[in-house]
Amino acid sequence: MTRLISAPCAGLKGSARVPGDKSISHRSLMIGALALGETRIEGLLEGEDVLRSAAAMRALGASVHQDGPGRWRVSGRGIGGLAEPADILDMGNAGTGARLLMGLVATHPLTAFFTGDASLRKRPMERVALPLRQMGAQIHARQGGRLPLALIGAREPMPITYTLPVASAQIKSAVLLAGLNAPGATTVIEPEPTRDHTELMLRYFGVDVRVVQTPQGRAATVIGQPEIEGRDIRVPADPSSAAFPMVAALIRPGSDIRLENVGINPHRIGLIETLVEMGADIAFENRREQAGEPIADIRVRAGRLKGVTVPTSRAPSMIDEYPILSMAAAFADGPTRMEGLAELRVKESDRLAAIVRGLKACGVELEAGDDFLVVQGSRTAPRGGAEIEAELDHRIAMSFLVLGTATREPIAIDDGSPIDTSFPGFAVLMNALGAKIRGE
Ligand SMILES: O=C(O)C1=C[C@@H](OP(=O)(O)O)[C@@H](O)[C@H](O)C1
Ligand SMILES: C=C(OP(=O)(O)O)C(=O)O
Repeated sequence: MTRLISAPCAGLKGSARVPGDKSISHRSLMIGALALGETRIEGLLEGEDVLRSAAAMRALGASVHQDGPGRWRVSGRGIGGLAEPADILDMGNAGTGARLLMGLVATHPLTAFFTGDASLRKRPMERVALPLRQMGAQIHARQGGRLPLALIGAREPMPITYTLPVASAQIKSAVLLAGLNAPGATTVIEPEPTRDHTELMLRYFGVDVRVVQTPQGRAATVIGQPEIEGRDIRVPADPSSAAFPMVAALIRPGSDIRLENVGINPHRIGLIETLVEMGADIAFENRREQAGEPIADIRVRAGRLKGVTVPTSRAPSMIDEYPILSMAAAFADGPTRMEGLAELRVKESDRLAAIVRGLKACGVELEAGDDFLVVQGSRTAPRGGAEIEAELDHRIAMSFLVLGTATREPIAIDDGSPIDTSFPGFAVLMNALGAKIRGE
């Protein structure tokens, strides 16, 4: 356990590069392990979640090497060529790692066992098991579809067409990755479009991926059993990590920062859209493209924010950003209403409950229901001065540390160690910009 304390600071200044995108990092290791020949990755997130995926791909027979900081090499086995892992795959805290990997192995003729940490073992896996069974896999999980689970991959995989019951890029990706080793067309229809990194990366590796709009929603199809070859990948900085210094700069008067090389995939920037609606001064500079993904440098300057309503339809493009948006909302003029938050309850913690408990303890007024939250902002900075339980949830931990940069009294979190799952070096980077975060 590492207790961390964030104290009020002066304005944030300077430039920073946050670590690589977590979603793209998981996918580059997994898809690299299916490609023949070498995939060289630059800018890989070396957070614990992604390191679990690296270890799992090794256990499945790929060769995975670190050449230097963020520089990795994967030599793949070809689609259909994964080997049976000799031991349990422990995916740690990583929902993305666990669910995408279940998809990957579901259409390989092997048996694999999955587990995770205390947080991941509470999270629902049936949402992925259901379509994978339709493709021929057998999956036996604990009650409620929880880890640990055993997965016996299909000997004769079947392609399917599957409509997502909830907006989830992890379910979509699990099915599409399973579809890679099924003969013919596997299609996922999503009523609300979610992040499309799997589709973009598969296409970048030369897989035939077709995306069309249908009356039921966006349909993504992969044509299975292609032969794919290794590619070079440069992973952009993670917009979900950039969100933390971004909001700190907005709420701390006098701030002016630049975040470099950030991914601005339209399916990931719902937070930025919302902050701009709230009146934030955020500008994209030097827009460019890397390995099929749009990126930019982002300049952020402090200023007054006003409360807005965030519609349910925006949730998929900012699903991990509600905790940090809630902190920004505490500094806005008037209420900010967020709708369609049911999925927050099945993340690393029940994030809706954690936001409510923590903000109340910091003196912020709010109202919450099953799937909505209204944060009452105020012109005067909230009191702060609370001890927050992070509940093995990196985004809850980082959000309250950002809040503590601008409250009247410091904010402490009981355990900052989960931050390393997605944002190693968080406190060092924030402090280099001017924050005052220290460990105890
Ligand atoms: O596909 C991905 O990389 C992710 C999808 C989202 O999860 P859901 O699919 O559960 O919404 C998100 O919360 C997670 O951090 C990363
Ligand atoms: C929900 C998250 O991750 P995962 O589902 O991969 O654990 C997250 O990073 O906020």
